[in-house]
Amino acid sequence: MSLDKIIVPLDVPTQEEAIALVEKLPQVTFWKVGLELFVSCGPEILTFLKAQQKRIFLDLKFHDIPNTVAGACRSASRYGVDLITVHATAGKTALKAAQKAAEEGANEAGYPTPKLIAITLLTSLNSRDLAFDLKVPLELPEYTLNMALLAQESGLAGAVCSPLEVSQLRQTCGNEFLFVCPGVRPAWSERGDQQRTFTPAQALKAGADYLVIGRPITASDDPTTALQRIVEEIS
Ligand SMILES: O=c1ccn([C@@H]2O[C@H](COP(=O)(O)O)[C@@H](O)[C@H]2O)c(=O)[nH]1
Repeated sequence: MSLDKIIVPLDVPTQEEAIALVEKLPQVTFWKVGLELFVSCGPEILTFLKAQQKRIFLDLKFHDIPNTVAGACRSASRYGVDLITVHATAGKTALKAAQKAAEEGANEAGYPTPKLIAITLLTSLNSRDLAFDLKVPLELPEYTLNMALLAQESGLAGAVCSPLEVSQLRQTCGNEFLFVCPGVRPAWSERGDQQRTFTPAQALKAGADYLVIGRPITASDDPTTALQRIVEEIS
């Protein structure tokens, strides 16, 4: 049960390393394919994961004009993936077009429509980055709430947010809206480039549907034990 809440990113440079990781952690049912792996080996990795009956989070964070985002979502939906990311800042027209195209692509290929989830604000950014570098004149919680609401109003299934904000976003967006949280760090692991973090137990308590946990597991000398330790902490 707890294991079903964990999505592990395949943030490795080659297909061989990705397959080795999937084989090393057979208990993981939900894998994330991101930019590094997809740029390196393309959709073949999705075919491999489907053949292993794994669920797939395709995290390519589409961000472009509506026609281009829609085309990418249509193509991605033909692979039978379960989750797809789009940046909320692509705007309402792009998000609506993406949702429609995902439904069409999945339908053409005979798959259920994947859940489109919008990036609210990358978990590697903090309040200072938002105010001084991105020059956004809003407090961070208000900004992420606006982005989640934009996704919801555009017909998307959910959003990606930091576990620090999920409780507040959940209160406004309701229980049907899906919240996927990266920026999850067990107390014993390095934070790395993640700025807005909670432990796995805190993130679930705050209302996350899924936790994306990468390096604490995949960069560990013993990924099996690291995963087991996380599962025990949240069980
Ligand atoms: O805001 C975001 C959106 C996506 N990610 C992705 O999640 C994983 C996190 O990996 P860790 O090793 O646990 O830091 C990674 O693939 C990111 O691309 C995110 O971190 N934040």
